[in-house]
Amino acid sequence: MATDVHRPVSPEAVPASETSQATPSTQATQAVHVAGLTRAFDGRAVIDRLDLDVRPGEFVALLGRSGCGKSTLLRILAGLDRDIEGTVLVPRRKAVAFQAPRLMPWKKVWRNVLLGLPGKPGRAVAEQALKEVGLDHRTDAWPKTLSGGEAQRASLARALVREPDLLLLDEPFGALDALTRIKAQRLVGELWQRRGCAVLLVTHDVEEAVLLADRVLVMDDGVIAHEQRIDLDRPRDITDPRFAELRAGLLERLGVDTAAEAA
Ligand SMILES: Nc1ncnc2c1ncn2[C@@H]1O[C@H](COP(=O)(O)OP(=O)(O)OP(=O)(O)O)[C@@H](O)[C@H]1O
Repeated sequence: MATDVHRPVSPEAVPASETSQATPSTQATQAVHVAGLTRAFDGRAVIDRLDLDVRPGEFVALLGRSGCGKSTLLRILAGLDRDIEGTVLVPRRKAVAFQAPRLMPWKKVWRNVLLGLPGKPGRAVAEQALKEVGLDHRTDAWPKTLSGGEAQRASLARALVREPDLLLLDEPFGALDALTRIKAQRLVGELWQRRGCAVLLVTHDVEEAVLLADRVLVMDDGVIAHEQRIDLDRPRDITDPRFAELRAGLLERLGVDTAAEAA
């Protein structure tokens, strides 16, 4: 797996020894390796010496109160923000899907799927990815004619066509209605199992995190403040008491009063 090292924009911000501390063995065993990552806005460290490792093929969900820095971390891993201090090692093949599908309205669905891909791949490549997300019947559609769920699936196809070793998802289901959301969650779970890539999913939905992830992380005060392994068989049963227990534990970590919720 080819690896990108995201170095600070100003190399002097971090001693060279810190940016090169990841050994070849770290690169081989982790899909993501983050050490001592700091990102400040206007002198305020939103991410503050954060450490994070994700194994190849692991599904990790990231929770945390609004504004705690989840999207900032994801953007850094995607290589969209390099104004950082610390070490970030990610696979070269990575893809990101956001809450808003971000399709170009003047390009048909299949052209959107191929957008930005090197080497001028043909329509068949897009069609294959669209088939995988159940959207091949909309290959020639214009984005404005897609439903919210369809647009999100087109966005997922655009991510898949890059054959990522790391898939970064920033609240991809946040804007969907409840039923479409359940279908989209199921689809992502299936795609992950089929593709075997590592996934980092930013979400506000604790149930979604427990449903999909191998490991759930809670971000607070600029670091990963809590980690919960989800050792439930798949497909997961939300009526399983252990599911409810894990969900309640995470809600508590997030400061939600589950007793009040039940009342
Ligand atoms: N470009 C920027 N300039 C200044 N401040 C920023 C910038 N981007 C993010 N921030 C600030 O950094 C903090 C973290 O933002 P971020 O979007 O990462 O939070 P989040 O955990 O993803 O929030 P939410 O769950 O509400 O999406 C916020 O206080 C935000 O205002």
